[in-house]
Amino acid sequence: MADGNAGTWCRQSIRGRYRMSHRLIQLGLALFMLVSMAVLPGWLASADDEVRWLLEYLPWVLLGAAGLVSFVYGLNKLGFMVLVCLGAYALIRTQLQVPLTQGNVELIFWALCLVAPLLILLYDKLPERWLFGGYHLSALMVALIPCALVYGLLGRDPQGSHAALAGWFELLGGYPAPWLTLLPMAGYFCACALGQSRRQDRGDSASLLCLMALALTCFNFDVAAISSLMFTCLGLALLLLLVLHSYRLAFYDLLTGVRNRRSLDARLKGIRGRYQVAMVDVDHFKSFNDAFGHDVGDDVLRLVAQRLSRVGAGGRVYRYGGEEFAILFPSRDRRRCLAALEAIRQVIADYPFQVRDRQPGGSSRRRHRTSAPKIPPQTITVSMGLAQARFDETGAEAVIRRADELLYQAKQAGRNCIRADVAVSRRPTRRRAVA
Ligand SMILES: Nc1nc2c(ncn2[C@@H]2O[C@H](COP(=O)(O)OP(=O)(O)OP(=O)(O)O)[C@@H](O)[C@H]2O)c(=O)[nH]1
Repeated sequence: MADGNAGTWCRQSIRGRYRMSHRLIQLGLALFMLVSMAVLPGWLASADDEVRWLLEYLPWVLLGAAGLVSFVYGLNKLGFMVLVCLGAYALIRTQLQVPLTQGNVELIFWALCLVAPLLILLYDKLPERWLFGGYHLSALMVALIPCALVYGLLGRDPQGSHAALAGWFELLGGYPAPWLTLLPMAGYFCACALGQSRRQDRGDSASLLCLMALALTCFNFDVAAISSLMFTCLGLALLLLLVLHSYRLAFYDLLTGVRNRRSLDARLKGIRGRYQVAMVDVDHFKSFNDAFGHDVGDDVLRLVAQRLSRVGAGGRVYRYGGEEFAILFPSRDRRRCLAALEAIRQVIADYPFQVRDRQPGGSSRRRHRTSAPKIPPQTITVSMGLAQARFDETGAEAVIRRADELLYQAKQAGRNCIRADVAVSRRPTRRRAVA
């Protein structure tokens, strides 16, 4: 691990994990849409009228729900993208259900192919502050202005515009293979993918899925009910992303990236057997916060969480609260758990933590690299208490309480050490603390 900046490294590592899992999910959903595109039209051709009718209305329900949940969760980027998709679907259902050669229908189709993906890209790229607070109106204008321009262009002289552009359409591929749109679409995909790889995923990076649904619809516009199919798939995919996002919010600690206390409580509810729980606390964390600021304190927590998650013996780490972590070992092998804890305690203590450029008190003003005295690497240590579930105990609360008491003993003993209760025999025994 590079010693240059532990905080940055840790954040990158946690972000990397999030991004990885989110990308895999997106890839899975993209595959789902491709497979649906290949399989469902054939199935729909022989389906009942009721099924077709249902499919026609499903995008409204699914995308409507996805949009609503996005705005409620404050995922405004995603919310606006869903609005664009709903607008595109409305346009298809109300204006494009006749042969494209009629009137200005073909022009509307081309406008859809070119403008809707562009809007998705714009919402993906817009700064967050535009989409939050009092900027909603500005964000809406982003969508309304190009739509009004297209509407004005088409409304002025539809026949004339169509006649003028018809030759171009033929030249450029024409309906139903508007390869002219292939280039911008590929550009939008690249721009969105690039943006996603740079920024931290917060569950709002669904632009590629929206683009994909639009692209598959536009390029297969002659396939029956293609828009209903693709927008239904998109609605399902977005709802699934939102469910996963809620899961992460509910069961993961956003600062450190490890599971949170709710997740531990849920895990402990059904647990049986001789599992073990270790409580871990960062030593003198308050003085660290006071000396270098809260942001550096956060970096310490990330570093500790990241190191603890590498614990052996099948241990799983949870942030219990503040600077305290819990590790749950499903194993009954006391010696193995102790060895794993000891190894991780040593790793943390040996790591030279380089403080970021921060002023005491949390100010983020940059130091002048040449004049400011360099802060020497800091040593972070943790104390631990390990308790094993007993046969005479019914709930996990007692095990956690005992692990906490042992942690307190470790603090009393000078910190940077582990205290564990004695290995449990079948008969209830009196607890003794050992080093
Ligand atoms: N930076 C940061 N600080 C936190 C967070 N949660 C709790 N804290 C701080 O953690 C500190 C906990 O300090 P104490 O409980 O006094 O313990 P300590 O200083 O670690 O001392 P010992 O446990 O006795 O070694 C408090 O100052 C809290 O403000 C957090 O998420 N980020």
